[in-house]
Amino acid sequence: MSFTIERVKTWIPGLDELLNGGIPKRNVVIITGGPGTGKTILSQHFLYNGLVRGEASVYVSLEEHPVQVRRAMATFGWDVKKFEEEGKFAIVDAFTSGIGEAAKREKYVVKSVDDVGELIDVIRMAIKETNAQRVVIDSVSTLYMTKPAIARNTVMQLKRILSGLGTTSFLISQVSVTERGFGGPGVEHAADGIIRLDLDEYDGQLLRSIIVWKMRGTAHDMRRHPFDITDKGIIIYHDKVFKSHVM
Ligand SMILES: Nc1ncnc2c1ncn2[C@@H]1O[C@H](COP(=O)(O)OP(=O)(O)OP(=O)(O)O)[C@@H](O)[C@H]1O
Repeated sequence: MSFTIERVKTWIPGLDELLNGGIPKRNVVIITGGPGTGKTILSQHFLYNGLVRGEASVYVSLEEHPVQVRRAMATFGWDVKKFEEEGKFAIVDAFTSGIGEAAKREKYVVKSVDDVGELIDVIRMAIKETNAQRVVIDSVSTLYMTKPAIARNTVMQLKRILSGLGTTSFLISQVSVTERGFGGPGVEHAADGIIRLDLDEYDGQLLRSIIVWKMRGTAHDMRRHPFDITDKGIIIYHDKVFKSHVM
């Protein structure tokens, strides 16, 4: 019996080329890297590329106000308001705890992020109501920053719901500038994939690079590649190899 795997294209220039055509459907992928490496922009680009091709999506915001998220996406020409109005895109507000005027207008609000059960219930509702195929959680680190012991369990609970409902998801994991890991052993092993973004200072200039560290269910490129952030989002130079990374 031949078994072809269903892939979800990111449509991010250069990324599907590194993934043998796309991310295996239902994979939970950690997007990791230090501050300012482009994790949020890459993840929002992934969602928007789905939206314009008819795939609904959910963005779970733990670090930014939903108003800021819409505004930041619009600077790349990614106007999500139209998709929200059509019920194809939802922002889960896990930032404001439901406090403030703007927060009252949000449909999906998580009051306490310390309660993973509540978070999961709201995410489940948002996925079901939008029929989301793609989900981003920005960031999962916020959920266990002060409680590393619960990291693996938190990620496993999220994985069950995200994969169980058929979505392909990006979980953003923050690491410090010098950290070699991807967010702790619990998280790294629980995830189906790890994509690492880096910024290195070289000859007085910061350079961006990306490497696919792990992707269950597919062969993938094993080299580090340079990438840029432009006013249209991420561009990965998949035909160039980045050699200056300092480990
Ligand atoms: N329009 C733009 N054109 C080029 N580069 C940009 C643009 N907007 C933002 N950037 C770059 O992207 C960086 C922010 O990227 P992003 O928010 O995705 O990082 P992050 O990895 O999520 O960071 P953090 O973990 O600190 O939240 C900025 O520091 C800047 O260098």
